[in-house]
Order: sequence, then C-alpha cells, then structure tokens
Amino acid sequence: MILAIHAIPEPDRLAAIAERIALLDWRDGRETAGAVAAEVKRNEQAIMDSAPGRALQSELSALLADHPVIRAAAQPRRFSPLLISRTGEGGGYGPHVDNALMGRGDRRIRTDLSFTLFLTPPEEYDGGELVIDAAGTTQQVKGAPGHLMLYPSGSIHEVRPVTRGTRIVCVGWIESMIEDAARRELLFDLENLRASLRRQLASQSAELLTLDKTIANLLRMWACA
Ligand SMILES: O=C(O)CCC(=O)C(=O)O
Ligand SMILES: [Fe+2]
Repeated sequence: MILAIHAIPEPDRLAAIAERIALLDWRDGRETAGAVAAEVKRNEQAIMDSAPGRALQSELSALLADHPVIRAAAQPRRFSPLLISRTGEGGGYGPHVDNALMGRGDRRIRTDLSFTLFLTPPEEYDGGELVIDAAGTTQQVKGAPGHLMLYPSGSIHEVRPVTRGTRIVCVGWIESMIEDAARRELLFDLENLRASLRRQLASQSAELLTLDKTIANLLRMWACA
C-alpha cells in the first residue's frame, strides 16, 4: 500500500521547521548509503548530531509517531532516526531498494515502510519527483510541504534529478508491529471504519464494541510488540 498523508497541516509550524533546518550543517549523503545505493545517491544530509539537530529530530519524530493516520496505516513498532535530505541542481537518487535492516545493536530495525515528508513548495524546484514502483506501474509524487508519502521499503524507488532549485525532505523508516503487508492493510481498513463509526454512533454502541474487540483480537493474533 502506498499512502499520501497530510502529516503537518499547520503552515506556521512548517515555516518554523524550515527555518531551523536552514541553520543545520550538511554532509554528503553517500556517507550513509550502502555500497550499491552510494553509486546512485546524489544529495546532502543534515548533521543531526548537534543540539539544534537533536531538538528537530525529537520534535519531528514525536509528531510523526503520534500521527493517527501514520499509526493506523503503519502500526509502528519502532522508527529509525530521521534524515533531512537536501538535493540541489544535478542531484537525485537513482532507482534503489532501501536496506532491509538499519541501525546497530538494540537500535537495529527491520525496515517495513519508508516515508518522505515533503518540506519545499513544489514550485520552488523542477524535477525531484519521488517515483515508486508499484507492481509494474509507478507512482510519481511531488508533495506540498507537510505531505508525507508512506510506501513499502521493499519497493524500487528513486528521486528524479533536480534540474532547478533545491528540494528538502525528511526521510525515515518504520518497523511495523505487523510484519505482513496484507494484514496491515486489513487493520488499516478496520481502523478507518472505526473512526468513521465513532463519528456516527454512540461510543457504547454494540457495533463499536464489536469492532473494538475485533481490532484488539487481530492485534493479539498478529502483533510482534
Ligand atoms: O528523498 C526521498 O524522497 C527518498 C530518499 C530515499 O529513497 C532514501 O533515502 O532511501
Ligand atoms: Fe530509498
């Protein structure tokens, strides 16, 4: 499942985040790529190991981890640290698949889902579309600031060359409590149904209670917490 989510709706908050990102230091993105990906990766990444970097990291991580749609769609168990990526003219990221495992020791995660949170207005750059291969067809996205694309980490994807301006995004990975994508989709449908029924029915209605029970019992059956 590939999903577009309006993750940060508030323009003030986005502007404040963009201002703070502009003050960070940057390094070549190839330093954090695997050997194969390094050959096709042409970007810069913010150095997050500084006081402002760490503050941004924890604020953005909390925002994404608490987002109800991300929670329902991804059933996150753990998030990777976030990357902030800057791609200028001539940069891009050729077709690749993300590493299956990221991080070391007890912070190592299995990457089930990848996401890109768009931060630059699309009219400020040309090219730079995120292209995701989905069973033979492709999804091509250039999101507005605050929009997030969530997609399977195992799919081949790329960032088309930037031919004008600068593209800034925040990128990260999620290990889901639900390893199987079909089960995850089923739970997402049920969570959406529950949200819609909550708007229509009294909270103690028999229908909602049955749905609560079904969701809880499927989680018990499937989740690796
Ligand atoms: O910049 C993006 O939208 C995606 C970056 C990416 O694919 C990666 O860092 O593995
Ligand atoms: Fe990637």
